[in-house]
Amino acid sequence: MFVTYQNTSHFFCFASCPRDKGFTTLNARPDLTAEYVVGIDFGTLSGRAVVVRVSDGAELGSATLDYPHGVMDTTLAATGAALPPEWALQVPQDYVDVLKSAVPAALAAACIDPAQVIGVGTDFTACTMVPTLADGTPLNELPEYADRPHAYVKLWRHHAAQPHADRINDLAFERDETWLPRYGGLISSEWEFAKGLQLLEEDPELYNRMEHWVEAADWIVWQLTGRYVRNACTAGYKGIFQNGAYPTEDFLGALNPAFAQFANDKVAHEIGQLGDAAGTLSAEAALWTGLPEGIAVAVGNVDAHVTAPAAQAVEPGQMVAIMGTSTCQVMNSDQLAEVPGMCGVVDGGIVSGLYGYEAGQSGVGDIFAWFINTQVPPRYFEAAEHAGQSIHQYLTDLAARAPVGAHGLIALDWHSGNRSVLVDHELSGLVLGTTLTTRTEEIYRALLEATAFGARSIVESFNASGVPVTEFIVAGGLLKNAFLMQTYSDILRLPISTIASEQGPALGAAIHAAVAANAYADVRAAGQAMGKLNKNVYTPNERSAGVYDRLFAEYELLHDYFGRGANEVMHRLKALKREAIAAPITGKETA
Ligand SMILES: Nc1ncnc2c1ncn2[C@@H]1O[C@H](COP(=O)(O)OP(=O)(O)O)[C@@H](O)[C@H]1O
Ligand SMILES: O=C(CO)[C@H](O)[C@H](O)COP(=O)(O)O
Repeated sequence: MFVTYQNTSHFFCFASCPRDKGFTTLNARPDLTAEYVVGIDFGTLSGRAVVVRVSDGAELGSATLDYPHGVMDTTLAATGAALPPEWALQVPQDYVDVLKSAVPAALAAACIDPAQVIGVGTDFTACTMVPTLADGTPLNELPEYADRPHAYVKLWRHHAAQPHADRINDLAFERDETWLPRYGGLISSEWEFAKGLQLLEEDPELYNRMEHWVEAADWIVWQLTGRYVRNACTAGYKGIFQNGAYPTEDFLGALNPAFAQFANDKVAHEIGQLGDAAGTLSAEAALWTGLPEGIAVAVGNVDAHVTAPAAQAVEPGQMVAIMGTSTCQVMNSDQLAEVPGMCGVVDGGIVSGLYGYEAGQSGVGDIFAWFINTQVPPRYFEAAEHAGQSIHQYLTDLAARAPVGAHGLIALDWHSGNRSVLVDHELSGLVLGTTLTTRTEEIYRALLEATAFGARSIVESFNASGVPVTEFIVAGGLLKNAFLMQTYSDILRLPISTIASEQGPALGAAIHAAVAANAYADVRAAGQAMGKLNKNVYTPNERSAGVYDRLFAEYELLHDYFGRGANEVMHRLKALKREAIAAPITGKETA
């Protein structure tokens, strides 16, 4: 279990601090009267805990745990059995391990007395779904189900339910379901209902044994408090809860008679509002975390939406892009509109009183990781190590040396499918223009640029739908790549502001903890006091932007050609892949 610490405080550390961990102490006495909150961000690859001062959002210490089982997208760890294409699973115990390791480590790094902590907030990737018994026990923890893939957590980027999403969308369009426009006209295979329908039809025994279909964002709060409370954010964006209702029994039964009661029996449950307390920290969770039993625990939230107040970006037109493994764009508006291909709009989905919009790109950092892990020759890793740089930064610096367009390449950022604006996870990646002299760093740059073109497609969809984007704010792990940020500014033709925190989502979770502990009246007020933003850090370079406009025009042609039905080759290739894997032809067959 690998935990990394970060002591960001300048406080004199008491004996409780692990000096043997190499923490330096500075002669600044801690504020013994200060109140603190803990924010815990459960990302795709790791969980991060941050200790935050309630009065001003100062981050005193943080710690990260990489999930021991990571993302299971090729084999099931418990058995070694191969998983079908487009699957992505996780092990829920990994999330509890974050509570047991990263939280105590963050408290130690912060050098505070845990008794000064008044609340804890969490955020999670979504839609990451946990099938549980009535008491919240995940089905994969039952010995009889440990070898069943459907017993495990389906991570947000589990895309094997696309056929189920297609059926939901076709029927909803045919029946003119009123909720469909709230999701840009298409429900994603990543969301609760497509995944639930897949579970029913591929493993009905598990489906029937399951009592609750729980967002991981709510499951972790359940572990902390002993109470199951659904959060209003995922209920709206991922659980098709609109105007106080889920899709009807009649609609669900038309998909599959056995699915008619899915919303009533497996999904519906008490819904808590963002910033409210879901409960208080249980005795067991207090032992795990080192936090005081009985402190407020905020209703769960999503890693993207929770970040808007942390960036002081909750006003209409401020689009916050949480850029990590994937990118989520979230933005408030006082207008309710249908934005084609958005992920959803929820009244109060980000902060109360405004319509919260979400869009997204399922693959961003994931695409760069795929390239690093499979396409980069060893000599680049050796050179990066020699230069004392990460491979990402080394490749970025190499790529940045060339003028815009010099690589002669264009790429489609669909290696993890397309969440917005096409909502189709049967699409796949593309790099066009390679020659025998194309270099590794040139392809890497084309992939960086492609994700920015994807973001521009989303911004232009909002602008064309009467929900204008006036400011673009970046949070998440990718903001550390300055060249990527400048590329986004040039391609979007917008200034890029950045959240002044390396742990934006965790800071957002901490803000919600402060509200849940009644330190602030609401999330807006807490965000104003505790959030942090660096305004207009990057501004468009006109010369680069002009060349990028020409590349974006090519991107749009490819986007529509491969994404809107002119050529279904990507769908055919995935179908062929599934057939080949299902009935492998080894070439040793007898005539
Ligand atoms: N300097 C970098 N440039 C580009 N991509 C990076 C860089 N550093 C990390 N990444 C990518 O960012 C992703 C991790 O993002 P992060 O926000 O830290 O995690 P999470 O998505 O779990 O919240 C990984 O996919 C990794 O490939
Ligand atoms: O869809 C989401 C939010 O609505 C997911 O949480 C997000 O796409 C995954 O998060 P990350 O890229 O930070 O791991």
